[in-house]
Amino acid sequence: MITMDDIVREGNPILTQVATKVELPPTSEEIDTLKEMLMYLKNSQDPEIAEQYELRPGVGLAAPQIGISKRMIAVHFDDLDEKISHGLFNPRIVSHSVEKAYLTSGEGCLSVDREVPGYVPRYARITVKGTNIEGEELKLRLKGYASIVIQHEIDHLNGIMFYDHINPDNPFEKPENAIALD
Ligand SMILES: OCN(O)CCCc1ccccc1
Ligand code: NI
Repeated sequence: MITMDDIVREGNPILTQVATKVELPPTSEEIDTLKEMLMYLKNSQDPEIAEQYELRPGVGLAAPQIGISKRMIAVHFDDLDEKISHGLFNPRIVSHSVEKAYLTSGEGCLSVDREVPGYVPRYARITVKGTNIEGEELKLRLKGYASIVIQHEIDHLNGIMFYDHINPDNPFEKPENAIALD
């Protein structure tokens, strides 16, 4: 199982590299890895398991964060009234709103062992295409928190960290044309 020992921390160059596309169909090893990434998220959200294995809770994980520079992400969380749980190969944003959105609480990252305060402006709504664990091509139309999380994960595949989006001069400046998400 994946634990915090497997999570690569900032300073490791893999986190600032562009990850490689996964050749389709994915190998059984790539499928197992994606399943393990999803399992990490579920384990990290289970208070007993998280405490037992000292897991930091996470709602998303990108393969570079476990030292694998491949375009694979997992997301798992409850958003409003729906459960979001996906393992995706080669996720890509195919369209997005002009309007932006940001979490008023800012963002964090399993690969960043420090608080980095500030608003992280992202697209408010995105359409994402990718291939799931079963090998099916899927298209997701996302808004709100789900849209934010997926963008955070896809950024990892392009070597971008959440704090790269924070305004260095005024981290809490209200991004223009943006929705504040509490
Ligand atoms: O890359 C995933 N990860 O570092 C875990 C935190 C994910 C995350 C946290 C806040 C807002 C969006 C996404
Ligand atoms: Ni992250």
